[in-house]
Amino acid sequence: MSHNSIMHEFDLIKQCFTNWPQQHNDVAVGIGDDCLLWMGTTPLVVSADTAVSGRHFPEFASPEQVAQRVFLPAISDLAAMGAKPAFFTLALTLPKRFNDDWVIAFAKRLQQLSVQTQCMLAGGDTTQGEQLTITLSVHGTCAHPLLRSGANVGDDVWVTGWLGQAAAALPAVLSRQENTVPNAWRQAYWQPQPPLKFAEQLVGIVHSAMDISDGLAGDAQHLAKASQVDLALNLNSLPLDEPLRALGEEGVRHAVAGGDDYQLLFTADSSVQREILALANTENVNVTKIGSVQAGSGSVKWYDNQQLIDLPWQSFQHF
Ligand SMILES: Nc1ncnc2c1ncn2[C@@H]1O[C@H](COP(=O)(O)OP(=O)(O)OP(=O)(O)O)[C@@H](O)[C@H]1O
Ligand SMILES: Cc1ncc(C[n+]2csc(CCOP(=O)(O)O)c2C)c(N)n1
Ligand SMILES: [Mg+2]
Repeated sequence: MSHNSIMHEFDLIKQCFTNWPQQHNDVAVGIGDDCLLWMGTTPLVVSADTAVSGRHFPEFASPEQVAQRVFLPAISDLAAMGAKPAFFTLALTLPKRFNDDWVIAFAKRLQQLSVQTQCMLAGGDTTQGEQLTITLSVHGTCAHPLLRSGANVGDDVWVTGWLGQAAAALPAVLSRQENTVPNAWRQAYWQPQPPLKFAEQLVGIVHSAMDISDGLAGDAQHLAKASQVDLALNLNSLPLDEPLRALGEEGVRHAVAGGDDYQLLFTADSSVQREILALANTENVNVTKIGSVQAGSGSVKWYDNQQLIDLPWQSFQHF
């Protein structure tokens, strides 16, 4: 059948989404029955993540770019728990104008990501609808998942990566002037790199973790609330790359409130600092200590070095 015509739904699913190379021993039945069948014995962590065209990626994104902007943020939630990716499901709502070629290209890139992260496509759903909408449910295994609620008073607060790059790229991406911003920013937007392997090895070493998706300010608040502690964070300690630092206050705003980082925020006793630095070094992950955990009831206190300040920015919110 020509790739320009829309194949029969089941033919398309068969061609694009079956027989992928990445499998999982504990998925006894994958695509093809009414449900997938998981026969594992280790605890599973599960997260559902929806991406909507125009909201999570631009309408003009290529199928490959859409695959990246959908899969990598979703998998970031597994890193947040210190889990090892196991399998995912894919719910696709496709507008009429998306032809077979689009789906084939999307599936090809998704398959590469599935292999890279060892996360099996084990089921899904394909429908037609007005707006391109993609929902992934990602599942990972972890004997002792990292929780938001585990922070202890006295812990150091850490983040991975370089904050604010994707947010800083967004205006240029949306105005189709990507070449005006550093390559690292474009990459951060189109291909976020959640530190999966590093996160898996934090289990048993750190006390709490989450990923930063809406922006550090808001996400740190979630962790503080869940742990019933305060976080004292220093604006001047945040990991900003050189071009972002050069933007001054705007750069800091991207790093604090921009979102789309898909990096980790975690807390750990100061006695494990060397272990964390060694792990980060082995896994080639940038880590930065940005503050400390204090007794409190769930707020984030921002400091400009010693000086307590009011943060003028809010993290990303859909509503
Ligand atoms: N519609 C919903 N029904 C049930 N639970 C929900 C719903 N939306 C969100 N939640 C739950 O609320 C909590 C926070 O959700 P949220 O989507 O903000 O997670 P997140 O990891 O902070 O962000 P991200 O969407 O970027 O992964 C999660 O435990 C999630 O399961
Ligand atoms: C085209 C486009 N791309 C990106 C953004 C920024 N953005 C969208 S959702 C989100 C937070 C995480 O989402 P969720 O909480 O739904 O997982 C952020 C920072 C935008 N406004 N427009
Ligand atoms: Mg998350």
